[in-house]
Amino acid sequence: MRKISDGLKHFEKQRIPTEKPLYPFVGNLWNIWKEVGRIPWPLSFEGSRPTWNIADPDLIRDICIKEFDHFTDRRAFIKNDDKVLSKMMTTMKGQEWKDVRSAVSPVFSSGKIKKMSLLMESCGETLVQHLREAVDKSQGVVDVKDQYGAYTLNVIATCAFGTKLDGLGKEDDPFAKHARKFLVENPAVGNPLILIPFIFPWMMKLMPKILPLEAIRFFRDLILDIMKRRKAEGNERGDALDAMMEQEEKEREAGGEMVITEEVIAAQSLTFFVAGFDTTASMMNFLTYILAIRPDIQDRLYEEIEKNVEERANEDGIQRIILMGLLRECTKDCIIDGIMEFKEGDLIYIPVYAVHHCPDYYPDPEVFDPDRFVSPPSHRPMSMLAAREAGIAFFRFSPEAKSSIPQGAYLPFGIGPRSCIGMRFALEEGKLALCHVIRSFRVVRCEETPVSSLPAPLGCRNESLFE
Ligand code: HEM
Repeated sequence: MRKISDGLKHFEKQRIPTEKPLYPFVGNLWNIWKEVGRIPWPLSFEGSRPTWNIADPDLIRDICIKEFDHFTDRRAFIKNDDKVLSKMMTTMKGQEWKDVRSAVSPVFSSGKIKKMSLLMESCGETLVQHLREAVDKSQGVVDVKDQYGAYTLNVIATCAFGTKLDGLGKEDDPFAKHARKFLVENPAVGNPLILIPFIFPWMMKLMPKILPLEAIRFFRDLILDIMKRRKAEGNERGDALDAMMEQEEKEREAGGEMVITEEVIAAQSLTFFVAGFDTTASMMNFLTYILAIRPDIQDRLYEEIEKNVEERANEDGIQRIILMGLLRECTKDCIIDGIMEFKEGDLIYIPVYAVHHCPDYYPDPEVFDPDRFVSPPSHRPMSMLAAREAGIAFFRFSPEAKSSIPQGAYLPFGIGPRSCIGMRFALEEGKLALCHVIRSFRVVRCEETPVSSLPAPLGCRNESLFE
């Protein structure tokens, strides 16, 4: 890894504008933590590690796709030898990550998602029922984020842990209680102290001590127990756990070294929990907020859903963690564009919020304009499944938008081989719930509806990369 002084000399020589380390040991970490939407200088220091802040879509594509072999990893937050925690996909590195990722990918194939969609369906119905109760109790003023949190928790319990949350919303339900400990009351979440190991890397060893180990053990034991029961009883539910157990079985039959072991399966269920709970709930929360402040768009969405729902289909039935940016770690020295010299150990930070607010790709970036992405609505009658596709359309590029928004400037789920493995799952989960909610309720702004408080990005281009 390069030293600060070598890094500074090198970047000065290349005339790359560099935010000099502001404080000894800390580098520019505090500013990065404080100013979420800010595009830092092209080069800054996380503790003593050089960090490239890349906002140019072509460079983002080079790093995440073209030169992926040189940037396969994310940086570690904790050093952990625990059999389960060390196998979580989000933090795994190198070949071990590649093996697990490719073994787990079939879990999210469209066939498997379709099966899981049926399980999500009943969670959607529970969501509507809970919303109705909450609306009745509070004369219509409801914090939907809590309701969506309960919904995504229910979906993960159902699809990743193979268990139904009957006591959803009850304080003493063991699954919900441990989930709260792990996801919400976790001292590692939203705490600036998490930055300390970046300054003193040896402290990473101490980080597991602040994790809610009791909750982690609860989930690991739960998943191991459910797997044992399913193996004994031969039960199948069509969920992600079944799909992972199917992979395990295939590997066992093929002989050779096993990638998908019981521990790896338990670790991925935990990963889906962490990666899929707040992200999906926040997406739904944000969309509901937009629909409340833009009744015209809500009307359009409602009409589109209603128009396309066929009777036949009806019979079938139908925080805290903000992903501020993408992270990569340079794993092999390389030179990009003939001039940018990345060294093993350099960190890469891609400020997604700022890129998504760049007027070059998103004119009037603060305006919510689904037509940036959406194809003109089709007038063909559709089945309920296809109606959900109408929901998908909200996340799809129209042919015109595709050509004007570069690949590296659209990053809600990241890009390249390390992008979000649960994207299709999350979209299905979100669309399904929103279809239910929009068909059952009219969402309106109330006094309690907050006004957006995220800072406008101060700049969003790396055009000043070279003076
Ligand atoms: C709206 C909801 C979601 C959003 C916005 C989201 C976004 C992201 C982003 C930005 C990344 C990093 C990608 C990169 O570094 O290029 C990521 C990674 C990941 N996500 Fe999601 N995610 C969502 C839901 C989910 C769900 C539901 C699951 C699982 C069921 C999931 C599982 C994962 C995993 C396992 C990774 C790590 C992939 C790897 O390292 O190979 N995500 N997600």
